[in-house]
Amino acid sequence: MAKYGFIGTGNMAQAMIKGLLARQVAPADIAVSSPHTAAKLAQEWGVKALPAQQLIQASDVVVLAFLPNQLAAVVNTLDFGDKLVVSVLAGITVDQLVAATGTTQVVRTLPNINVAINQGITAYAKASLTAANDTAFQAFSDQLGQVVAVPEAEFAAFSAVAGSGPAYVFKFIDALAKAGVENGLSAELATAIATQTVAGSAQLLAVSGQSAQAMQDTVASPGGSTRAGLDDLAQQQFDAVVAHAIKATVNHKHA
Ligand SMILES: NC(=O)C1=CN([C@@H]2O[C@H](COP(=O)(O)OP(=O)(O)OC[C@H]3O[C@@H](n4cnc5c(N)ncnc54)[C@H](O)[C@@H]3O)[C@@H](O)[C@H]2O)C=CC1
Ligand SMILES: O=C(O)[C@@H]1CCC=N1
Repeated sequence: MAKYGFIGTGNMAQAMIKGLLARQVAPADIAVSSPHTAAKLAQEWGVKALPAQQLIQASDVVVLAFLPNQLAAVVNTLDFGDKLVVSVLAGITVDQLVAATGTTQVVRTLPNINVAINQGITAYAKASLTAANDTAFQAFSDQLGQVVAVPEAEFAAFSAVAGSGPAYVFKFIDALAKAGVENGLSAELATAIATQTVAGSAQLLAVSGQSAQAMQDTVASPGGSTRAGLDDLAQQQFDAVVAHAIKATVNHKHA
């Protein structure tokens, strides 16, 4: 069984660790390193808390999961040897990773929070990996959901749609639920039905073989209430509002 090490133990690292544990990776095969939460995670999840250099020695795959602007400060004194280094740092290129870590055995990835339930979608771009590290990366990333090779020039757009996307979906669910409450539903019921409606709709769309646009017409009965709502969304420039937010996300400079 491969051994995984996480440097940085925030939301993304914890989501990835949950995904690995759900795929029956043993807690003892996962090591974590961070200034504040590593010991707590070790206590609660049974993973091992180690200083970063010891973590590298103990791991086959080392995941960099701290904030992008911490890269130089965190890896400065570390020797990665020929270990596979997987970065989730948004906006940090393969060249920057190679320069900072001193190894070519790096993969730039951009996962999303849904890796926690093995339903993520992760983009990757890599330097030239050894065959063993290539296999190790595939085995690691396949456990977390779908994995797609993406040109580095497209990472910012991928990050906005897939990486930030769950936040925007949660925002939509929240707005849908609040609107339900305004129209007489209890908060609990409104949240439950908004959540299940989005989950079911995404699953139905994925298996339907139809476009998201065409699927709208399967809901909107001729002359019915859904058409009235869709027309109102169009009048309120819903697509333009979403496009504007995605542009703000893409244009954000990380480090
Ligand atoms: N949260 C998300 O959905 C996604 C996050 N990412 C990337 O994941 C990375 C982490 O982001 P989040 O988990 O959201 O942030 P976070 O704020 O939850 O976690 C950041 C973590 O950095 C760690 N850290 C701080 N100083 C450190 C040090 N000196 N040594 C080691 N670790 C240190 C801490 O464990 C802290 O919890 C970022 O680079 C971000 O771009 C990428 C895709 C999606
Ligand atoms: O908010 C961020 O910067 C990261 C990148 C994509 C999702 N979270």
